Amino acid sequence: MKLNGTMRVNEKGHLEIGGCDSLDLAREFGTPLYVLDEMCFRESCRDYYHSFTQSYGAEVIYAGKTLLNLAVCRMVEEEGLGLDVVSGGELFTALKAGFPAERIYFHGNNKSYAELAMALEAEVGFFMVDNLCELELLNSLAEKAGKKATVILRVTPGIEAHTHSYIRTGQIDSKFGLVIENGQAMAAVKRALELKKIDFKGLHCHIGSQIFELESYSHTVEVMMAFANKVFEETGCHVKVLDLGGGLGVYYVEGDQPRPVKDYAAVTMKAVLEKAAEYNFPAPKIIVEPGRSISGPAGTTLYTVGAIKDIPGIRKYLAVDGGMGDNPRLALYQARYEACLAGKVKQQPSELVSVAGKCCESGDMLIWDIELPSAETGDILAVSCTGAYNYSMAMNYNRLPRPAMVLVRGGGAELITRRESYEDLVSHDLIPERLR
Ligand SMILES: Cc1ncc(COP(=O)(O)O)c(C=O)c1O
Ligand SMILES: N[C@@H](CCCC[NH3+])C(=O)O
Repeated sequence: MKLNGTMRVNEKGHLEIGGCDSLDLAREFGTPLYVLDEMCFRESCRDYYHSFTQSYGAEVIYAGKTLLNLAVCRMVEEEGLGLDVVSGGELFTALKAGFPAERIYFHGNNKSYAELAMALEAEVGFFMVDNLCELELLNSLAEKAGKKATVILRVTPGIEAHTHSYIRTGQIDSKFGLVIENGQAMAAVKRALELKKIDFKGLHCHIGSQIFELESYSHTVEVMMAFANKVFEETGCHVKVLDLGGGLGVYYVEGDQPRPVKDYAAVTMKAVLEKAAEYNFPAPKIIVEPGRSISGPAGTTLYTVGAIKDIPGIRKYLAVDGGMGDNPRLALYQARYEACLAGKVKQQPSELVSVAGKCCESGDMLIWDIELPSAETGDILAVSCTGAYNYSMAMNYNRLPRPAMVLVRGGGAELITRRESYEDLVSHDLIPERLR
């Protein structure tokens, strides 16, 4: 297993994260347990801040959909990044954590009346408007509230990123954004410029996630800058802000080759500056929205091995105490992960096993076919790179309580999300009088 962030193997041959022995973490906090490596998370924020903000004056906003709770909001703010939220719930979390509203960017393809009103009331920095319905609704709500909404329009650049089809978002047939090619995006820009309570600032696109080819980004810049030029030609309005979304890929398994953030910044900014010079207009302020590449490698999930089932000649299953409830990514995208037995890291792998979850679902697998040392019931299994889209996509299928999350650093571990209890699970249930 690749060791991310502050991970190391200690003298006892155990996996250590943030200076904490993972077996001690499992004992103290129970399993399944999300472990968040604070330094790894912060270092990635700093890498982005240095590569984009300090080097080119670009803005970096962390995509909260990958992993968000109050403590994460605090770290993101301290590291000087903005925050991308996509729902009332994410917005509420950010505001509750004291995240400055003016550094919040409100995304989403179907924001409700209530969510838009909440964001107007909070005076979030930017509304990333996805469609014409939203634009009209936002204008009328802003009018009622006596405010003006700062808007960036999400457009569909018509780019097919090389990634899983479920996490590809830049192609024309997408639920996100206004299509450039058929004129819908230009019509929306013109409408935004007409509306009294809309302050049109720029354009946004996001071509997908888990992307390794930096050329996808320079190509995106070309399409977006050509459209910005067309906007200027047709309306006389300069696009002041260009938000290029997120998507940089991370290492999950052998073969994944993440590109350094500084190369991503260099390729992107070179393309922006070249195109601005070619079209002879001021380069817009660039925004990027990384999520997975910040939170992914900072997270590890610890599980306890329970039932072990050998079907001779077919397969050996190790069942763990979590699964698709805390990490639905294999079930959704056939995602692959590396793992180790946290107390046997120095032992040589000796058998091929598959790791199963505990939900009543054949598809509830965490890893198919992985070489591990001989496992016994009670061993702790650590699955790496689970910081992104795990906790944030967790669910209560089979009424499994969602795991706790601890933040580890310098040998200390602090609970940042407590484990759900059975009482939590029934806390929203009501029994009508006639059923009592
Ligand atoms: C609009 C938008 N911005 C940013 C992101 C973050 O992407 P990633 O986690 O791949 O960096 C996403 C998710 O794919 C997104 O939809
Ligand atoms: N949830 C997806 C990424 C979705 C990107 C959201 N726009 C994943 O785990 O890979």
